[in-house]
Amino acid sequence: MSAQVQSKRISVPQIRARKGGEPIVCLTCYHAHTARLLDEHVDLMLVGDSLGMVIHGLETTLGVTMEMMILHGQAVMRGAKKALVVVDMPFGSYEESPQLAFKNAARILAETGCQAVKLEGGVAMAETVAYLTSRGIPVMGHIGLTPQRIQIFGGFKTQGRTEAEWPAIEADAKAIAEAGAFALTLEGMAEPLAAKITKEITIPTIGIGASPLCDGQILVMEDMLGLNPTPPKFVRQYAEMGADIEAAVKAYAADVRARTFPGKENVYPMKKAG
Ligand SMILES: Nc1nc(=O)c2c([nH]1)NC[C@@H]1CN(c3ccc(C(=O)N[C@@H](CCC(=O)O)C(=O)O)cc3)CN21
Ligand SMILES: CC(C)C(=O)C(=O)O
Ligand SMILES: [Mg+2]
Repeated sequence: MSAQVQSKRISVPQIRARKGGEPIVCLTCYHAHTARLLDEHVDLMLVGDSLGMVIHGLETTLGVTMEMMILHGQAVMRGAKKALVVVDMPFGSYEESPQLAFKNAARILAETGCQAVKLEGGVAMAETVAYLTSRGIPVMGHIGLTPQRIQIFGGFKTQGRTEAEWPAIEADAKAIAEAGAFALTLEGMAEPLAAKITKEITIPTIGIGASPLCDGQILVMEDMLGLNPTPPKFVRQYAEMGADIEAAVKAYAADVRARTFPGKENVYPMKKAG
């Protein structure tokens, strides 16, 4: 039985094998109910550390903890039966040493049941990616605009828009691919650089603000649903859920004030006596 359940879920090697093929569809996901809605339509769900900003109201991702990632990872795993689930390693949980990274990544896999972790960084993180993958933990890389380094960049700044920046970013991509990552997120980078990296490495690239020339795409779900009042330029909004929620709440408030809610259909009648 459990073998059957497992075989229904998209695997790490299946994603890896999609290099140059049908585009890999990814979205972030932080909750069980949205995981159920996304499951039939996406290949990969990322429990991103962006959840700190998107649902906990933090200004950056730096305050996100292991406990937050595990709690949301568990929620998503309860709703996702088919998609591959990747959980972001939070700031401070992996940079210090490959050993610390292994301890925390193993905890994420063991406590959530997700299939892989994602961590930010290039050449400097290659040794850690090799350490994890050679010990049974699949890793997705993430280079370009890496939000956990916002204090180094001085803001969420697009990368690789001058050719002088290219060699370092290409070296990052190659180092992470050669270290054994199964896919690589390219965030916030100029199109020709994303295209060049996608051609140069043998693992799929997943773009966010990195052009249609990547092997797959990812967006923050709340952004594409219209729940972010100030979305980055790379977002396309597929719904206006912010406006929908406000309209619904406004209608509810009016009904409560007019005593037209609850209605007859929402009220428990007395049981018949006898
Ligand atoms: N809701 C949300 N969506 C995201 O995509 C996201 C997060 N949060 N949090 C973590 C990171 C931060 N990200 C961001 C946030 C803002 C910009 C942004 O405003 N970019 C400017 C261009 C900046 C520049 O290059 O100077 C833009 O206008 O798009 C980009 C990426 C991407 N990630
Ligand atoms: C934007 C994606 C790639 C991410 O890392 C996140 O949501 O945390
Ligand atoms: Mg992230």
